[in-house]
Amino acid sequence: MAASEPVLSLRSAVASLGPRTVLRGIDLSVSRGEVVALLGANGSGKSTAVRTVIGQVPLTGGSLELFGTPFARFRAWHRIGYVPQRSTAAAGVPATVREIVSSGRLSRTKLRPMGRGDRAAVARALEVVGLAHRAGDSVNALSGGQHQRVLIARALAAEPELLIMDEPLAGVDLSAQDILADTLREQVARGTSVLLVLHELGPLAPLIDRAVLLRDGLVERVTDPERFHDPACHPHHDHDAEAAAAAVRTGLSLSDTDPGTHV
Ligand SMILES: Nc1ncnc2c1ncn2[C@@H]1O[C@H](COP(=O)(O)OP(=O)(O)OP(=O)(O)O)[C@@H](O)[C@H]1O
Repeated sequence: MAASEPVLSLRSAVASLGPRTVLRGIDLSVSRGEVVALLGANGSGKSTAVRTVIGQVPLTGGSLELFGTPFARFRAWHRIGYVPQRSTAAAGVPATVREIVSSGRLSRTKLRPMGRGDRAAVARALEVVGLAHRAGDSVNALSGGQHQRVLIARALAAEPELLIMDEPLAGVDLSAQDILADTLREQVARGTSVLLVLHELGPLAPLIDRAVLLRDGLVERVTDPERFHDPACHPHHDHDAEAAAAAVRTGLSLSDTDPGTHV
């Protein structure tokens, strides 16, 4: 693919969950090295949008290309790391932190045993999320926020070129948020592209190149940066508007500043 080609391109994407049409024709793209935040109220379709990208929710209309390849022909899943919305998927599973993080290498090792490079990538990922000292512990012994950090480490262990994270900061305390912001900054400096579903921009604000706002399954054009103060964008917490304002101050470009290219 050409350097300028998006790593992710959803065009006129339509998707349903049960009887409900959740995405009603959205365009969303991420260029190489770009960090894009997907914002919007509860139920606006953010998680569904990222789940279409990783194939968990099928498109019923429109198209999806990953690294310039139509979704139906895309096989290079090792190029994509995904952190699901905070889940307890591994809870109850008798696995250690290291085992869960190592599973992030599966897309690279296939069925081969892990080599030195794989083990180093796992160790690095554990280190950056600050859980190296818990590597041998059962994931069931972790708090919710620590669990979230394990899922982030699992995605990082694959050394992906596109990192997709659905509310990665949910339940993660402020000092760990700062660690994750540093981690992400490092990944971006290495050329990793990032798509983040966020409610709070928080310490990630300076990293974000562009924000896309969803409302009722459609991308909303934002003509006024003050729009990010609208509680409808950030329904969870009072300080969301403040965080969004910080993002605008730190150079966040809105989705309609570059029409036709990115959004
Ligand atoms: N399994 C399902 N069956 C039917 N409808 C669903 C299902 N899961 C989600 N929905 C609906 O789809 C819509 C979009 O949900 P989605 O999780 O994508 O929103 P979101 O923007 O990520 O919300 P949140 O901020 O609360 O995480 C919501 O109205 C939700 O109720």
